[in-house]
Amino acid sequence: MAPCAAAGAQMLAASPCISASQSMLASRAAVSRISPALGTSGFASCPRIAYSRPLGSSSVAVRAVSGESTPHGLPIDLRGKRAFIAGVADDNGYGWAIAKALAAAGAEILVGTWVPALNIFETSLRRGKFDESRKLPDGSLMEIAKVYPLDAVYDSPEDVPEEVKTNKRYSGSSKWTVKEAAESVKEDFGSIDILVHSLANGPEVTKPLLETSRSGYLAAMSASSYSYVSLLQHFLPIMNSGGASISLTYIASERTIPGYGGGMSSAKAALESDTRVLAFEAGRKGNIRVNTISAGPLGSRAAKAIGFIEKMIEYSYVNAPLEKELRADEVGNAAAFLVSPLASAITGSTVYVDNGLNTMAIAVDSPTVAS
Ligand SMILES: NC(=O)c1ccc[n+]([C@@H]2O[C@H](COP(=O)([O-])OP(=O)(O)OC[C@H]3O[C@@H](n4cnc5c(N)ncnc54)[C@H](O)[C@@H]3O)[C@@H](O)[C@H]2O)c1
Repeated sequence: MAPCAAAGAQMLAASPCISASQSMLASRAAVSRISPALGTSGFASCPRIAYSRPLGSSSVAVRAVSGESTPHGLPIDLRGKRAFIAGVADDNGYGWAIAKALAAAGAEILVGTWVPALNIFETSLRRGKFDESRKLPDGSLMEIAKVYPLDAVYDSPEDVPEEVKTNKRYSGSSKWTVKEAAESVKEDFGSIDILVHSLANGPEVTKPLLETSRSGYLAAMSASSYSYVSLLQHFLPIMNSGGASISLTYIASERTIPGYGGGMSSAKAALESDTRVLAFEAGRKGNIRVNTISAGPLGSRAAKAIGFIEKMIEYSYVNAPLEKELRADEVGNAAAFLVSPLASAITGSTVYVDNGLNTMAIAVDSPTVAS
Protein backbone atom coordinates (compact mmCIF):
# COMPACT_ATOMS: atom_id res chain seq x y z
CA MET A 1 0.00 0.00 0.00
CA ALA A 2 1.50 3.30 -1.02
CA PRO A 3 1.87 5.82 1.76
CA CYS A 4 -0.57 8.39 0.51
CA ALA A 5 -3.16 5.78 -0.28
CA ALA A 6 -3.29 4.25 3.15
CA ALA A 7 -6.96 4.92 3.53
CA GLY A 8 -7.44 2.60 0.57
CA ALA A 9 -11.09 2.17 -0.26
CA GLN A 10 -12.31 5.39 -1.83
CA MET A 11 -8.90 6.95 -2.29
CA LEU A 12 -8.01 6.82 -5.91
CA ALA A 13 -5.82 4.05 -7.09
CA ALA A 14 -3.89 6.01 -9.68
CA SER A 15 -1.14 8.27 -8.41
CA PRO A 16 -1.48 8.53 -4.66
CA CYS A 17 0.40 11.79 -4.35
CA ILE A 18 -1.48 13.92 -6.80
CA SER A 19 0.50 17.04 -7.54
CA ALA A 20 -0.83 20.49 -6.99
CA SER A 21 -0.84 21.11 -10.73
CA GLN A 22 -3.19 18.22 -11.25
CA SER A 23 -5.61 19.97 -9.02
CA MET A 24 -6.17 22.39 -11.89
CA LEU A 25 -7.82 19.55 -13.70
CA ALA A 26 -10.20 18.83 -10.93
CA SER A 27 -13.71 19.15 -12.15
CA ARG A 28 -15.36 19.35 -8.82
CA ALA A 29 -14.03 20.80 -5.63
CA ALA A 30 -14.17 18.34 -2.83
CA VAL A 31 -12.14 19.25 0.15
CA SER A 32 -11.04 16.56 2.46
CA ARG A 33 -9.22 16.78 5.67
CA ILE A 34 -6.07 14.74 6.05
CA SER A 35 -6.80 12.40 8.88
CA PRO A 36 -4.22 12.40 11.63
CA ALA A 37 -3.68 8.74 10.82
CA LEU A 38 -2.65 9.62 7.31
CA GLY A 39 -0.42 12.41 8.34
CA THR A 40 2.43 10.41 9.83
CA SER A 41 5.99 10.97 8.75
CA GLY A 42 5.37 8.70 5.83
CA PHE A 43 3.18 11.32 4.25
CA ALA A 44 5.73 14.03 4.18
CA SER A 45 5.92 13.89 0.40
CA CYS A 46 2.29 14.90 -0.10
CA PRO A 47 1.56 17.31 2.70
CA ARG A 48 -1.65 19.22 2.97
CA ILE A 49 -3.02 17.89 -0.28
CA ALA A 50 -6.00 15.63 -0.14
CA TYR A 51 -8.31 14.36 -2.78
CA SER A 52 -11.42 12.35 -2.90
CA ARG A 53 -14.04 11.14 -5.27
CA PRO A 54 -17.45 11.97 -3.93
CA LEU A 55 -19.59 8.87 -3.88
CA GLY A 56 -21.59 8.48 -7.06
CA SER A 57 -19.31 10.74 -9.03
CA SER A 58 -16.64 9.85 -11.52
CA SER A 59 -14.89 13.14 -11.31
CA VAL A 60 -11.68 13.60 -9.42
CA ALA A 61 -11.48 16.50 -7.09
CA VAL A 62 -8.23 17.75 -5.69
CA ARG A 63 -7.49 20.73 -3.55
CA ALA A 64 -4.96 21.98 -1.11
CA VAL A 65 -6.55 22.02 2.28
CA SER A 66 -6.10 24.17 5.29
CA GLY A 67 -7.19 21.84 8.05
CA GLU A 68 -10.94 22.34 7.87
CA SER A 69 -13.04 19.23 8.19
CA THR A 70 -15.61 18.31 5.58
CA PRO A 71 -18.14 15.59 5.03
CA HIS A 72 -16.39 14.54 1.78
CA GLY A 73 -13.20 13.25 3.34
CA LEU A 74 -12.64 9.61 4.13
CA PRO A 75 -10.53 9.58 7.26
CA ILE A 76 -9.57 6.56 9.28
CA ASP A 77 -11.57 7.39 12.36
CA LEU A 78 -11.00 5.25 15.43
CA ARG A 79 -12.23 7.78 17.95
CA GLY A 80 -14.14 6.06 20.73
CA LYS A 81 -12.39 2.73 20.05
CA ARG A 82 -10.04 0.98 22.45
CA ALA A 83 -7.15 -1.19 21.28
CA PHE A 84 -5.08 -3.80 23.08
CA ILE A 85 -1.75 -4.30 21.35
CA ALA A 86 0.23 -7.35 22.43
CA GLY A 87 3.96 -7.23 21.67
CA VAL A 88 5.26 -3.74 22.39
CA ALA A 89 8.50 -3.50 24.34
CA ASP A 90 10.35 -0.66 22.60
CA ASP A 91 9.79 1.94 19.89
CA ASN A 92 11.43 0.02 17.02
CA GLY A 93 8.97 -2.70 16.11
CA TYR A 94 5.72 -3.04 14.24
CA GLY A 95 3.68 -3.10 17.47
CA TRP A 96 4.83 0.41 18.35
CA ALA A 97 4.15 1.69 14.83
CA ILE A 98 0.67 0.18 14.89
CA ALA A 99 0.00 1.69 18.32
CA LYS A 100 0.98 5.10 16.97
CA ALA A 101 -1.19 4.83 13.87
CA LEU A 102 -4.19 3.72 15.92
CA ALA A 103 -3.55 6.53 18.42
CA ALA A 104 -3.28 9.05 15.59
CA ALA A 105 -6.66 7.83 14.33
CA GLY A 106 -8.11 8.49 17.77
CA ALA A 107 -8.07 5.08 19.47
CA GLU A 108 -7.27 4.59 23.13
CA ILE A 109 -4.14 2.47 23.47
CA LEU A 110 -3.45 -0.38 25.89
CA VAL A 111 -0.37 -2.51 25.41
CA GLY A 112 0.70 -5.97 26.51
CA THR A 113 4.45 -6.21 27.15
CA TRP A 114 6.45 -9.39 27.53
CA VAL A 115 7.21 -9.80 31.24
CA PRO A 116 11.01 -10.01 30.94
CA ALA A 117 11.00 -6.74 28.94
CA LEU A 118 8.43 -4.93 31.09
CA ASN A 119 10.71 -3.21 33.54
CA ILE A 120 12.98 -1.63 30.97
CA PHE A 121 10.04 -0.64 28.77
CA GLU A 122 8.14 1.05 31.58
CA THR A 123 11.27 2.76 32.89
CA SER A 124 12.16 4.07 29.43
CA LEU A 125 8.60 5.27 28.91
CA ARG A 126 8.58 7.04 32.28
CA ARG A 127 11.96 8.67 31.72
CA GLY A 128 10.89 10.09 28.38
CA LYS A 129 13.22 7.95 26.28
CA PHE A 130 10.42 7.38 23.77
CA ASP A 131 9.07 10.92 23.78
CA GLU A 132 10.46 11.76 20.36
CA SER A 133 8.93 8.66 18.79
CA ARG A 134 5.66 9.12 20.70
CA LYS A 135 5.01 12.24 18.62
CA LEU A 136 1.81 12.08 16.60
CA PRO A 137 1.15 14.04 13.42
CA ASP A 138 -0.75 16.72 15.32
CA GLY A 139 2.23 17.29 17.61
CA SER A 140 0.75 15.60 20.66
CA LEU A 141 2.38 12.56 22.26
CA MET A 142 0.85 9.10 22.03
CA GLU A 143 -0.65 8.20 25.38
CA ILE A 144 -0.60 4.60 26.51
CA ALA A 145 -3.53 4.27 28.89
CA LYS A 146 -2.04 1.20 30.56
CA VAL A 147 0.80 -1.28 30.10
CA TYR A 148 -0.10 -4.86 31.00
CA PRO A 149 2.48 -7.55 31.72
CA LEU A 150 1.97 -10.48 29.38
CA ASP A 151 3.53 -13.78 28.51
CA ALA A 152 1.50 -15.15 25.66
CA VAL A 153 2.86 -18.69 25.92
CA TYR A 154 0.89 -19.23 29.13
CA ASP A 155 -2.89 -19.27 29.04
CA SER A 156 -3.64 -19.40 32.76
CA PRO A 157 -1.73 -19.58 36.07
CA GLU A 158 -1.99 -23.39 36.20
CA ASP A 159 0.15 -23.59 33.05
CA VAL A 160 3.10 -21.70 34.54
CA PRO A 161 5.98 -23.93 35.66
CA GLU A 162 7.45 -23.32 39.10
CA GLU A 163 10.81 -22.22 37.73
CA VAL A 164 9.15 -19.46 35.72
CA LYS A 165 6.98 -18.33 38.65
CA THR A 166 10.04 -17.95 40.82
CA ASN A 167 12.31 -16.54 38.13
CA LYS A 168 13.30 -13.03 39.17
CA ARG A 169 12.29 -11.61 35.80
CA TYR A 170 8.72 -12.79 36.49
CA SER A 171 8.31 -12.72 40.23
CA GLY A 172 7.94 -8.92 40.37
CA SER A 173 4.85 -9.00 38.13
CA SER A 174 1.49 -10.67 38.46
CA LYS A 175 -1.53 -11.60 36.35
CA TRP A 176 0.44 -11.90 33.14
CA THR A 177 -1.04 -15.06 31.61
CA VAL A 178 -3.36 -14.47 28.66
CA LYS A 179 -6.50 -15.24 30.65
CA GLU A 180 -5.48 -12.94 33.49
CA ALA A 181 -4.48 -10.13 31.13
CA ALA A 182 -7.93 -10.29 29.50
CA GLU A 183 -9.56 -10.30 32.94
CA SER A 184 -7.51 -7.28 34.03
CA VAL A 185 -8.44 -5.34 30.90
CA LYS A 186 -12.10 -6.21 31.50
CA GLU A 187 -11.84 -5.05 35.09
CA ASP A 188 -10.10 -1.79 34.16
CA PHE A 189 -11.89 -0.85 30.95
CA GLY A 190 -14.83 -3.22 30.42
CA SER A 191 -14.26 -3.88 26.74
CA ILE A 192 -12.03 -3.38 23.72
CA ASP A 193 -12.69 -2.92 20.01
CA ILE A 194 -9.33 -3.81 18.50
CA LEU A 195 -6.91 -6.63 19.28
CA VAL A 196 -3.42 -6.60 17.78
CA HIS A 197 -0.98 -9.52 17.97
CA SER A 198 2.52 -8.28 17.17
CA LEU A 199 4.72 -10.87 18.80
CA ALA A 200 6.77 -13.86 17.86
CA ASN A 201 9.51 -15.95 19.34
CA GLY A 202 11.45 -18.94 18.09
CA PRO A 203 14.35 -20.04 20.31
CA GLU A 204 15.96 -21.96 17.45
CA VAL A 205 15.21 -19.43 14.69
CA THR A 206 18.84 -19.44 13.54
CA LYS A 207 18.82 -23.21 12.99
CA PRO A 208 17.72 -24.74 9.69
CA LEU A 209 14.44 -26.65 9.95
CA LEU A 210 16.34 -29.88 9.35
CA GLU A 211 18.29 -29.25 12.54
CA THR A 212 15.43 -27.94 14.66
CA SER A 213 14.50 -29.89 17.78
CA ARG A 214 10.93 -30.87 18.61
CA SER A 215 10.91 -28.55 21.59
CA GLY A 216 12.33 -25.64 19.56
CA TYR A 217 9.71 -26.15 16.86
CA LEU A 218 6.86 -26.40 19.34
CA ALA A 219 8.13 -23.35 21.24
CA ALA A 220 8.04 -21.32 18.01
CA MET A 221 4.48 -22.49 17.34
CA SER A 222 3.44 -21.77 20.91
CA ALA A 223 4.83 -18.23 21.05
CA SER A 224 4.14 -17.21 17.47
CA SER A 225 0.93 -19.02 16.45
CA TYR A 226 -1.04 -20.48 19.34
CA SER A 227 -0.46 -17.27 21.27
CA TYR A 228 -2.80 -15.61 18.77
CA VAL A 229 -5.48 -18.29 19.10
CA SER A 230 -5.25 -17.91 22.86
CA LEU A 231 -5.39 -14.11 22.78
CA LEU A 232 -8.45 -14.04 20.57
CA GLN A 233 -10.08 -16.82 22.58
CA HIS A 234 -9.71 -14.85 25.81
CA PHE A 235 -10.32 -11.34 24.49
CA LEU A 236 -13.24 -12.14 22.18
CA PRO A 237 -15.77 -12.10 25.06
CA ILE A 238 -14.80 -8.50 25.84
CA MET A 239 -14.64 -7.32 22.23
CA ASN A 240 -17.44 -5.09 21.05
CA SER A 241 -19.42 -6.24 18.03
CA GLY A 242 -17.97 -4.74 14.85
CA GLY A 243 -14.44 -4.87 16.24
CA ALA A 244 -11.37 -6.19 14.50
CA SER A 245 -8.17 -8.06 15.13
CA ILE A 246 -4.88 -8.31 13.26
CA SER A 247 -1.61 -10.15 13.54
CA LEU A 248 1.73 -9.87 11.74
CA THR A 249 3.05 -12.58 9.47
CA TYR A 250 5.97 -13.00 7.09
CA ILE A 251 6.36 -14.30 3.53
CA ALA A 252 8.57 -17.16 4.81
CA SER A 253 5.26 -18.94 5.49
CA GLU A 254 4.69 -19.50 1.77
CA ARG A 255 8.10 -19.24 0.14
CA THR A 256 11.41 -20.51 1.39
CA ILE A 257 13.60 -17.93 3.10
CA PRO A 258 16.82 -19.72 4.03
CA GLY A 259 17.84 -18.58 7.52
CA TYR A 260 14.31 -18.08 8.88
CA GLY A 261 14.44 -21.37 10.71
CA GLY A 262 13.58 -23.09 13.95
CA GLY A 263 10.00 -23.72 12.84
CA MET A 264 9.27 -19.99 12.47
CA SER A 265 8.25 -20.47 8.84
CA SER A 266 5.84 -23.20 9.99
CA ALA A 267 4.53 -20.93 12.76
CA LYS A 268 3.74 -18.16 10.27
CA ALA A 269 2.02 -20.67 7.96
CA ALA A 270 -0.14 -21.77 10.90
CA LEU A 271 -0.87 -18.14 11.79
CA GLU A 272 -2.11 -17.43 8.26
CA SER A 273 -4.26 -20.56 8.15
CA ASP A 274 -5.65 -19.76 11.59
CA THR A 275 -6.47 -16.24 10.38
CA ARG A 276 -8.97 -17.74 7.92
CA VAL A 277 -10.54 -20.14 10.40
CA LEU A 278 -10.63 -17.56 13.21
CA ALA A 279 -12.17 -15.03 10.83
CA PHE A 280 -15.07 -17.42 10.29
CA GLU A 281 -15.45 -18.35 13.94
CA ALA A 282 -15.00 -14.86 15.41
CA GLY A 283 -17.12 -13.39 12.62
CA ARG A 284 -20.01 -15.68 13.43
CA LYS A 285 -19.56 -15.57 17.17
CA GLY A 286 -18.84 -11.91 17.81
CA ASN A 287 -19.04 -10.03 14.50
CA ILE A 288 -15.28 -9.52 14.72
CA ARG A 289 -12.99 -9.30 11.66
CA VAL A 290 -9.65 -11.12 11.66
CA ASN A 291 -6.82 -10.32 9.24
CA THR A 292 -3.08 -10.68 9.13
CA ILE A 293 -0.50 -8.34 7.61
CA SER A 294 2.38 -9.96 5.79
CA ALA A 295 4.99 -7.31 6.44
CA GLY A 296 8.27 -6.76 4.68
CA PRO A 297 11.57 -6.78 6.57
CA LEU A 298 12.16 -4.26 9.37
CA GLY A 299 15.21 -3.97 11.61
CA SER A 300 13.29 -4.53 14.86
CA ARG A 301 14.82 -6.02 17.97
CA ALA A 302 13.23 -9.43 17.24
CA ALA A 303 14.39 -9.37 13.61
CA LYS A 304 17.94 -8.47 14.59
CA ALA A 305 18.05 -11.62 16.70
CA ILE A 306 17.63 -13.65 13.51
CA GLY A 307 20.92 -12.25 12.28
CA PHE A 308 20.46 -11.35 8.61
CA ILE A 309 17.76 -8.69 8.68
CA GLU A 310 19.97 -6.01 7.14
CA LYS A 311 20.53 -8.27 4.13
CA MET A 312 16.79 -8.88 3.82
CA ILE A 313 16.13 -5.14 3.93
CA GLU A 314 18.73 -4.57 1.22
CA TYR A 315 17.34 -7.44 -0.86
CA SER A 316 13.85 -5.99 -0.62
CA TYR A 317 15.06 -2.52 -1.55
CA VAL A 318 16.80 -3.78 -4.65
CA ASN A 319 14.22 -6.30 -5.84
CA ALA A 320 10.76 -5.11 -4.81
CA PRO A 321 8.51 -3.32 -7.32
CA LEU A 322 8.68 -0.21 -5.13
CA GLU A 323 12.36 0.66 -4.83
CA LYS A 324 12.26 2.24 -1.43
CA GLU A 325 12.76 1.51 2.22
CA LEU A 326 9.78 0.00 4.01
CA ARG A 327 8.89 2.08 7.03
CA ALA A 328 7.19 0.70 10.11
CA ASP A 329 4.57 3.44 9.90
CA GLU A 330 3.44 2.12 6.51
CA VAL A 331 2.53 -1.11 8.25
CA GLY A 332 0.97 0.93 11.06
CA ASN A 333 -1.20 2.83 8.61
CA ALA A 334 -2.32 -0.35 6.85
CA ALA A 335 -3.19 -1.82 10.24
CA ALA A 336 -5.20 1.29 11.12
CA PHE A 337 -7.15 0.93 7.88
CA LEU A 338 -7.74 -2.79 8.41
CA VAL A 339 -9.16 -2.36 11.89
CA SER A 340 -11.25 0.66 10.88
CA PRO A 341 -14.82 0.67 9.61
CA LEU A 342 -13.40 1.43 6.13
CA ALA A 343 -12.35 -2.23 5.94
CA SER A 344 -15.74 -3.51 7.10
CA ALA A 345 -15.90 -6.26 4.46
CA ILE A 346 -12.32 -7.47 4.76
CA THR A 347 -11.77 -10.50 6.94
CA GLY A 348 -9.75 -13.71 6.78
CA SER A 349 -7.18 -12.02 4.55
CA THR A 350 -3.43 -11.98 4.42
CA VAL A 351 -2.63 -8.42 3.35
CA TYR A 352 0.87 -7.76 2.00
CA VAL A 353 2.55 -4.57 3.13
CA ASP A 354 6.01 -5.18 1.69
CA ASN A 355 6.57 -2.79 -1.23
CA GLY A 356 5.24 -5.63 -3.40
CA LEU A 357 8.19 -7.96 -2.85
CA ASN A 358 5.86 -10.97 -2.51
CA THR A 359 4.86 -10.65 -6.16
CA MET A 360 8.37 -11.18 -7.51
CA ALA A 361 9.38 -14.59 -8.83
CA ILE A 362 12.96 -13.65 -9.64
CA ALA A 363 15.59 -11.42 -8.11
CA VAL A 364 16.38 -8.61 -10.51
CA ASP A 365 19.82 -8.14 -8.99
CA SER A 366 20.73 -11.75 -9.69
CA PRO A 367 23.91 -11.94 -11.79
CA THR A 368 22.18 -14.65 -13.85
CA VAL A 369 19.38 -12.26 -14.80
CA ALA A 370 21.63 -9.26 -15.25
CA SER A 371 24.00 -10.95 -17.69
N1 LIG B 1 10.71 -7.33 11.61
C1 LIG B 1 10.39 -7.95 10.50
O1 LIG B 1 11.15 -7.97 9.53
C2 LIG B 1 9.05 -8.65 10.40
C3 LIG B 1 8.55 -9.01 9.13
C4 LIG B 1 7.31 -9.63 9.05
C5 LIG B 1 6.61 -9.90 10.21
N2 LIG B 1 7.11 -9.54 11.44
C6 LIG B 1 6.33 -9.86 12.63
O2 LIG B 1 5.98 -8.67 13.31
C7 LIG B 1 5.67 -9.01 14.65
C8 LIG B 1 6.37 -8.04 15.57
O3 LIG B 1 7.77 -8.25 15.50
P1 LIG B 1 8.83 -7.10 15.27
O4 LIG B 1 9.74 -7.58 14.18
O5 LIG B 1 8.17 -5.82 15.12
O6 LIG B 1 9.74 -7.17 16.57
P2 LIG B 1 9.54 -6.64 18.05
O7 LIG B 1 10.76 -7.05 18.78
O8 LIG B 1 9.18 -5.20 18.07
O9 LIG B 1 8.25 -7.42 18.56
C9 LIG B 1 8.24 -8.72 19.05
C10 LIG B 1 7.65 -8.62 20.43
O10 LIG B 1 7.28 -9.91 20.89
C11 LIG B 1 7.43 -9.88 22.28
N3 LIG B 1 7.36 -11.24 22.79
C12 LIG B 1 8.19 -12.28 22.53
N4 LIG B 1 7.76 -13.38 23.17
C13 LIG B 1 6.62 -13.02 23.83
C14 LIG B 1 5.73 -13.73 24.67
N5 LIG B 1 5.90 -15.00 24.97
N6 LIG B 1 4.67 -13.06 25.20
C15 LIG B 1 4.48 -11.74 24.92
N7 LIG B 1 5.30 -11.04 24.12
C16 LIG B 1 6.36 -11.68 23.58
C17 LIG B 1 8.77 -9.18 22.46
O11 LIG B 1 8.96 -8.71 23.77
C18 LIG B 1 8.63 -8.06 21.45
O12 LIG B 1 8.05 -6.92 22.06
C19 LIG B 1 6.09 -10.47 14.84
O13 LIG B 1 4.97 -11.31 14.69
C20 LIG B 1 7.04 -10.68 13.68
O14 LIG B 1 7.17 -12.03 13.30
C21 LIG B 1 8.31 -8.92 11.55
